[in-house]
Amino acid sequence: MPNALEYKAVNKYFRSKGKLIQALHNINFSVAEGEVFGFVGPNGAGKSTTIKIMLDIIDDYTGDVQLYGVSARNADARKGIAYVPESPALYEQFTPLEILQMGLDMYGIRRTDKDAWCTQWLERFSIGHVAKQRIRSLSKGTAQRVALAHALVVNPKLLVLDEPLSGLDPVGRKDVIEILAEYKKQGGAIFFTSHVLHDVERIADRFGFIHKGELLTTRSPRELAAERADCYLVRYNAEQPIHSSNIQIRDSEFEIEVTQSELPNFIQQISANNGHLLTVKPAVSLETVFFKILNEQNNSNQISN
Ligand SMILES: Nc1ncnc2c1ncn2[C@@H]1O[C@H](COP(=O)(O)OP(=O)(O)OP(=O)(O)O)[C@@H](O)[C@H]1O
Repeated sequence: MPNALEYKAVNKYFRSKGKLIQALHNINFSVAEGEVFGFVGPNGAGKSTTIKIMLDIIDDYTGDVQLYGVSARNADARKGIAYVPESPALYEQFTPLEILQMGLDMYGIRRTDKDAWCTQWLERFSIGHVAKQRIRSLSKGTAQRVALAHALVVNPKLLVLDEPLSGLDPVGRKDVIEILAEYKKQGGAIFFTSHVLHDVERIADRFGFIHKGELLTTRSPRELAAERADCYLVRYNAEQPIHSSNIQIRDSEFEIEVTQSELPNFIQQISANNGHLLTVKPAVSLETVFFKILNEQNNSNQISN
Protein backbone atom coordinates (compact mmCIF):
# COMPACT_ATOMS: atom_id res chain seq x y z
CA MET A 1 0.00 0.00 0.00
CA PRO A 2 1.52 3.40 -0.93
CA ASN A 3 2.15 5.99 1.77
CA ALA A 4 -0.25 8.92 2.03
CA LEU A 5 2.75 11.19 1.59
CA GLU A 6 6.37 10.59 0.63
CA TYR A 7 9.25 13.08 0.33
CA LYS A 8 12.47 11.81 -1.22
CA ALA A 9 15.63 13.95 -1.37
CA VAL A 10 13.73 17.23 -1.74
CA ASN A 11 15.76 20.43 -2.15
CA LYS A 12 14.33 23.88 -2.74
CA TYR A 13 16.15 27.17 -3.36
CA PHE A 14 14.68 30.67 -3.47
CA ARG A 15 16.39 33.65 -5.02
CA SER A 16 15.92 36.80 -2.97
CA LYS A 17 17.65 40.15 -3.55
CA GLY A 18 20.30 38.47 -5.69
CA LYS A 19 21.04 35.85 -3.03
CA LEU A 20 20.31 32.14 -3.23
CA ILE A 21 18.51 30.80 -0.13
CA GLN A 22 18.24 27.07 0.41
CA ALA A 23 14.79 26.69 2.01
CA LEU A 24 14.83 22.86 2.08
CA HIS A 25 17.89 20.58 2.41
CA ASN A 26 17.47 16.98 1.32
CA ILE A 27 14.10 16.41 2.98
CA ASN A 28 13.09 12.75 3.39
CA PHE A 29 10.04 11.52 5.30
CA SER A 30 6.82 9.61 4.81
CA VAL A 31 3.35 9.65 6.33
CA ALA A 32 1.51 6.32 6.31
CA GLU A 33 -2.14 5.97 5.41
CA GLY A 34 -4.20 6.93 8.46
CA GLU A 35 -1.18 8.44 10.24
CA VAL A 36 -1.16 11.89 11.89
CA PHE A 37 2.18 13.63 11.32
CA GLY A 38 3.05 16.96 12.95
CA PHE A 39 5.68 19.11 11.25
CA VAL A 40 7.16 21.38 13.88
CA GLY A 41 9.67 24.19 13.61
CA PRO A 42 10.29 27.89 14.25
CA ASN A 43 9.51 30.72 11.82
CA GLY A 44 11.32 30.40 8.51
CA ALA A 45 12.17 26.72 9.10
CA GLY A 46 10.60 25.56 5.82
CA LYS A 47 7.17 24.28 6.92
CA SER A 48 5.06 26.30 4.44
CA THR A 49 7.49 25.56 1.61
CA THR A 50 7.10 21.84 2.33
CA ILE A 51 3.30 22.17 2.16
CA LYS A 52 3.40 24.25 -1.03
CA ILE A 53 5.46 21.55 -2.74
CA MET A 54 3.00 18.73 -1.96
CA LEU A 55 0.17 20.93 -3.26
CA ASP A 56 2.15 21.84 -6.42
CA ILE A 57 1.95 25.56 -5.54
CA ILE A 58 5.77 25.38 -5.78
CA ASP A 59 7.08 23.16 -8.58
CA ASP A 60 10.70 24.28 -9.08
CA TYR A 61 12.32 21.88 -6.63
CA THR A 62 14.49 18.80 -6.99
CA GLY A 63 13.62 15.38 -5.58
CA ASP A 64 10.41 13.43 -5.58
CA VAL A 65 7.14 14.01 -3.71
CA GLN A 66 4.28 11.54 -3.94
CA LEU A 67 0.74 11.48 -2.58
CA TYR A 68 -0.68 7.96 -2.42
CA GLY A 69 1.95 6.85 -4.91
CA VAL A 70 1.23 9.61 -7.48
CA SER A 71 3.78 12.37 -8.18
CA ALA A 72 2.75 15.72 -6.65
CA ARG A 73 3.48 17.21 -10.10
CA ASN A 74 0.43 15.37 -11.39
CA ALA A 75 -2.94 17.06 -10.69
CA ASP A 76 -4.50 13.63 -10.00
CA ALA A 77 -2.33 13.41 -6.87
CA ARG A 78 -4.58 15.94 -5.14
CA LYS A 79 -7.80 13.92 -5.51
CA GLY A 80 -9.19 13.39 -2.02
CA ILE A 81 -6.68 15.80 -0.43
CA ALA A 82 -8.02 18.79 1.52
CA TYR A 83 -5.91 21.76 2.60
CA VAL A 84 -6.50 24.56 5.11
CA PRO A 85 -3.92 27.39 5.02
CA GLU A 86 -2.89 29.31 8.12
CA SER A 87 -5.03 32.33 7.20
CA PRO A 88 -7.76 30.95 4.97
CA ALA A 89 -9.14 33.44 2.44
CA LEU A 90 -12.85 32.65 2.19
CA TYR A 91 -15.15 34.52 -0.19
CA GLU A 92 -16.54 37.21 2.10
CA GLN A 93 -19.84 37.66 0.27
CA PHE A 94 -20.89 34.02 0.75
CA THR A 95 -22.28 32.23 3.78
CA PRO A 96 -20.68 29.25 5.55
CA LEU A 97 -23.40 26.99 4.13
CA GLU A 98 -22.64 28.17 0.58
CA ILE A 99 -18.88 27.78 1.15
CA LEU A 100 -19.33 24.14 2.19
CA GLN A 101 -21.68 23.47 -0.73
CA MET A 102 -19.06 24.94 -3.09
CA GLY A 103 -16.50 22.62 -1.52
CA LEU A 104 -18.60 19.59 -2.46
CA ASP A 105 -19.09 20.97 -6.01
CA MET A 106 -15.35 21.60 -6.43
CA TYR A 107 -14.58 18.00 -5.49
CA GLY A 108 -17.34 16.72 -7.81
CA ILE A 109 -19.21 15.18 -4.87
CA ARG A 110 -22.94 14.80 -5.52
CA ARG A 111 -25.15 14.18 -2.53
CA THR A 112 -28.94 14.19 -2.41
CA ASP A 113 -28.71 15.36 1.23
CA LYS A 114 -26.27 18.19 0.37
CA ASP A 115 -27.87 20.85 2.60
CA ALA A 116 -28.32 18.54 5.57
CA TRP A 117 -24.77 17.16 5.20
CA CYS A 118 -23.22 20.65 5.10
CA THR A 119 -25.40 21.87 7.99
CA GLN A 120 -24.37 18.84 10.01
CA TRP A 121 -20.68 19.72 9.49
CA LEU A 122 -21.28 23.33 10.51
CA GLU A 123 -23.06 22.11 13.64
CA ARG A 124 -20.19 19.74 14.34
CA PHE A 125 -17.96 22.84 14.47
CA SER A 126 -20.54 24.64 16.68
CA ILE A 127 -21.25 27.23 13.96
CA GLY A 128 -24.65 26.00 12.76
CA HIS A 129 -26.20 29.23 14.07
CA VAL A 130 -24.19 31.35 11.55
CA ALA A 131 -24.81 29.03 8.57
CA LYS A 132 -26.62 31.78 6.64
CA GLN A 133 -24.59 34.83 7.71
CA ARG A 134 -22.02 36.30 5.38
CA ILE A 135 -18.38 35.39 6.03
CA ARG A 136 -17.49 39.09 6.28
CA SER A 137 -19.60 39.39 9.46
CA LEU A 138 -17.84 36.51 11.25
CA SER A 139 -14.93 36.61 13.71
CA LYS A 140 -11.51 35.24 12.70
CA GLY A 141 -11.97 32.16 14.89
CA THR A 142 -15.40 31.42 13.39
CA ALA A 143 -14.04 31.84 9.85
CA GLN A 144 -11.24 29.40 10.78
CA ARG A 145 -13.89 26.86 11.82
CA VAL A 146 -15.70 27.39 8.49
CA ALA A 147 -12.43 26.67 6.64
CA LEU A 148 -11.89 23.47 8.61
CA ALA A 149 -15.50 22.36 8.06
CA HIS A 150 -15.04 23.14 4.33
CA ALA A 151 -12.04 20.76 4.29
CA LEU A 152 -13.78 17.94 6.16
CA VAL A 153 -17.11 18.13 4.35
CA VAL A 154 -15.51 16.40 1.33
CA ASN A 155 -14.41 13.37 3.41
CA PRO A 156 -10.72 13.73 2.47
CA LYS A 157 -8.29 10.82 2.77
CA LEU A 158 -5.47 13.26 3.66
CA LEU A 159 -5.96 16.54 5.47
CA VAL A 160 -3.16 19.12 5.15
CA LEU A 161 -3.33 21.81 7.82
CA ASP A 162 -1.01 24.81 8.17
CA GLU A 163 -1.10 25.91 11.84
CA PRO A 164 -4.68 24.59 12.31
CA LEU A 165 -5.19 25.98 15.81
CA SER A 166 -3.57 29.39 15.45
CA GLY A 167 -6.72 31.58 15.28
CA LEU A 168 -8.72 29.64 17.85
CA ASP A 169 -9.45 30.21 21.54
CA PRO A 170 -9.02 27.31 24.04
CA VAL A 171 -12.61 26.09 23.53
CA GLY A 172 -12.18 26.24 19.75
CA ARG A 173 -8.91 24.32 20.00
CA LYS A 174 -10.55 21.63 22.12
CA ASP A 175 -13.44 21.29 19.62
CA VAL A 176 -11.10 21.07 16.65
CA ILE A 177 -8.82 18.53 18.34
CA GLU A 178 -11.85 16.34 19.10
CA ILE A 179 -13.05 16.54 15.49
CA LEU A 180 -9.57 15.74 14.16
CA ALA A 181 -9.29 12.82 16.60
CA GLU A 182 -12.58 11.44 15.27
CA TYR A 183 -11.42 11.91 11.66
CA LYS A 184 -8.24 9.99 12.52
CA LYS A 185 -10.27 7.22 14.20
CA GLN A 186 -12.15 6.79 10.94
CA GLY A 187 -8.86 6.24 9.10
CA GLY A 188 -8.03 9.76 7.85
CA ALA A 189 -4.38 10.87 7.56
CA ILE A 190 -3.27 14.35 8.65
CA PHE A 191 -0.16 16.39 7.90
CA PHE A 192 -0.10 19.53 10.01
CA THR A 193 2.41 22.24 10.86
CA SER A 194 2.58 23.82 14.28
CA HIS A 195 4.64 26.02 16.54
CA VAL A 196 2.95 24.49 19.61
CA LEU A 197 3.05 20.83 20.55
CA HIS A 198 0.88 20.89 23.62
CA ASP A 199 -2.52 21.15 21.90
CA VAL A 200 -2.00 18.60 19.20
CA GLU A 201 0.23 16.09 20.93
CA ARG A 202 -2.72 13.86 21.78
CA ILE A 203 -3.64 13.18 18.16
CA ALA A 204 -0.19 13.03 16.51
CA ASP A 205 1.46 9.66 15.89
CA ARG A 206 4.81 11.27 15.01
CA PHE A 207 6.44 14.67 14.90
CA GLY A 208 9.08 15.84 12.44
CA PHE A 209 11.36 18.66 13.67
CA ILE A 210 12.51 21.03 10.95
CA HIS A 211 15.11 23.77 11.47
CA LYS A 212 16.68 25.98 8.78
CA GLY A 213 15.33 23.69 6.07
CA GLU A 214 16.71 20.49 7.60
CA LEU A 215 14.53 17.75 9.03
CA LEU A 216 16.48 17.07 12.23
CA THR A 217 14.56 14.06 13.48
CA THR A 218 11.15 12.44 13.77
CA ARG A 219 9.83 11.35 17.18
CA SER A 220 6.65 9.82 18.61
CA PRO A 221 4.78 11.63 21.42
CA ARG A 222 5.87 8.82 23.76
CA GLU A 223 9.54 9.43 22.91
CA LEU A 224 9.07 13.17 23.43
CA ALA A 225 7.32 12.71 26.76
CA ALA A 226 10.14 10.47 27.97
CA GLU A 227 12.62 13.25 27.18
CA ARG A 228 10.73 15.81 29.14
CA ALA A 229 9.87 15.02 32.71
CA ASP A 230 10.04 18.51 34.23
CA CYS A 231 6.58 19.67 33.11
CA TYR A 232 3.22 17.99 33.67
CA LEU A 233 -0.27 18.12 32.27
CA VAL A 234 -2.74 18.00 35.17
CA ARG A 235 -6.39 17.20 34.62
CA TYR A 236 -8.86 17.70 37.46
CA ASN A 237 -12.52 18.11 38.40
CA ALA A 238 -13.68 21.25 40.20
CA GLU A 239 -16.60 23.62 40.22
CA GLN A 240 -14.35 26.51 39.19
CA PRO A 241 -10.93 26.57 37.50
CA ILE A 242 -8.08 27.19 39.94
CA HIS A 243 -6.34 29.67 37.59
CA SER A 244 -7.80 31.62 34.68
CA SER A 245 -5.24 30.04 32.32
CA ASN A 246 -6.76 26.57 32.88
CA ILE A 247 -8.33 25.04 29.81
CA GLN A 248 -11.88 23.79 30.31
CA ILE A 249 -12.22 20.29 28.85
CA ARG A 250 -15.89 19.82 29.65
CA ASP A 251 -18.30 20.85 32.44
CA SER A 252 -16.30 20.91 35.70
CA GLU A 253 -13.21 19.35 34.07
CA PHE A 254 -10.05 21.40 33.57
CA GLU A 255 -6.49 20.99 32.39
CA ILE A 256 -3.30 22.96 33.03
CA GLU A 257 0.43 22.55 32.40
CA VAL A 258 2.57 23.02 35.52
CA THR A 259 6.27 22.66 36.21
CA GLN A 260 7.64 19.94 38.44
CA SER A 261 8.24 22.40 41.29
CA GLU A 262 4.66 23.78 41.05
CA LEU A 263 3.06 20.33 41.00
CA PRO A 264 2.77 19.49 44.75
CA ASN A 265 1.29 22.92 45.54
CA PHE A 266 -1.15 22.69 42.63
CA ILE A 267 -2.38 19.27 43.75
CA GLN A 268 -2.97 20.72 47.24
CA GLN A 269 -4.94 23.60 45.72
CA ILE A 270 -7.19 21.14 43.89
CA SER A 271 -8.27 19.48 47.16
CA ALA A 272 -8.45 22.83 48.96
CA ASN A 273 -11.01 23.83 46.29
CA ASN A 274 -12.97 20.58 46.82
CA GLY A 275 -11.73 19.33 43.45
CA HIS A 276 -10.48 15.88 42.42
CA LEU A 277 -7.26 15.07 40.65
CA LEU A 278 -7.98 13.00 37.51
CA THR A 279 -4.64 12.50 35.74
CA VAL A 280 -1.05 13.78 35.81
CA LYS A 281 1.14 13.06 32.79
CA PRO A 282 4.40 14.44 31.40
CA ALA A 283 3.72 17.40 29.10
CA VAL A 284 5.55 18.16 25.91
CA SER A 285 6.93 21.66 25.48
CA LEU A 286 8.09 22.52 22.02
CA GLU A 287 10.81 24.89 23.17
CA THR A 288 12.50 22.44 25.53
CA VAL A 289 12.37 19.47 23.19
CA PHE A 290 13.34 21.53 20.19
CA PHE A 291 16.42 23.02 21.81
CA LYS A 292 17.41 19.66 23.18
CA ILE A 293 17.28 18.16 19.68
CA LEU A 294 19.22 21.13 18.30
CA ASN A 295 21.90 20.67 20.97
CA GLU A 296 22.18 16.97 20.21
CA GLN A 297 22.54 17.83 16.54
CA ASN A 298 25.22 20.48 17.19
CA ASN A 299 27.15 18.12 19.46
CA SER A 300 27.11 15.31 16.89
CA ASN A 301 28.24 17.79 14.17
CA GLN A 302 31.14 18.88 16.37
CA ILE A 303 32.16 15.26 16.97
CA SER A 304 32.08 14.42 13.25
CA ASN A 305 34.00 17.60 12.25
N1 LIG B 1 8.84 33.37 -2.05
C1 LIG B 1 9.97 33.38 -1.36
N2 LIG B 1 11.04 34.08 -1.79
C2 LIG B 1 12.21 34.08 -1.12
N3 LIG B 1 12.41 33.37 0.02
C3 LIG B 1 11.39 32.66 0.51
C4 LIG B 1 10.11 32.61 -0.14
N4 LIG B 1 9.29 31.81 0.57
C5 LIG B 1 10.01 31.37 1.62
N5 LIG B 1 11.26 31.88 1.59
C6 LIG B 1 12.34 31.61 2.55
O1 LIG B 1 12.44 30.19 2.69
C7 LIG B 1 12.66 29.84 4.06
C8 LIG B 1 11.54 28.91 4.53
O2 LIG B 1 10.32 29.67 4.58
P1 LIG B 1 8.91 29.03 4.99
O3 LIG B 1 7.87 30.06 4.73
O4 LIG B 1 8.76 27.72 4.32
O5 LIG B 1 9.10 28.82 6.57
P2 LIG B 1 7.99 28.45 7.67
O6 LIG B 1 8.60 27.39 8.52
O7 LIG B 1 6.70 28.15 7.04
O8 LIG B 1 7.90 29.80 8.49
P3 LIG B 1 6.62 30.44 9.28
O9 LIG B 1 6.42 29.59 10.49
O10 LIG B 1 7.11 31.80 9.63
O11 LIG B 1 5.46 30.45 8.34
C9 LIG B 1 12.76 31.14 4.83
O12 LIG B 1 14.13 31.51 4.89
C10 LIG B 1 12.01 32.12 3.94
O13 LIG B 1 12.49 33.43 4.12
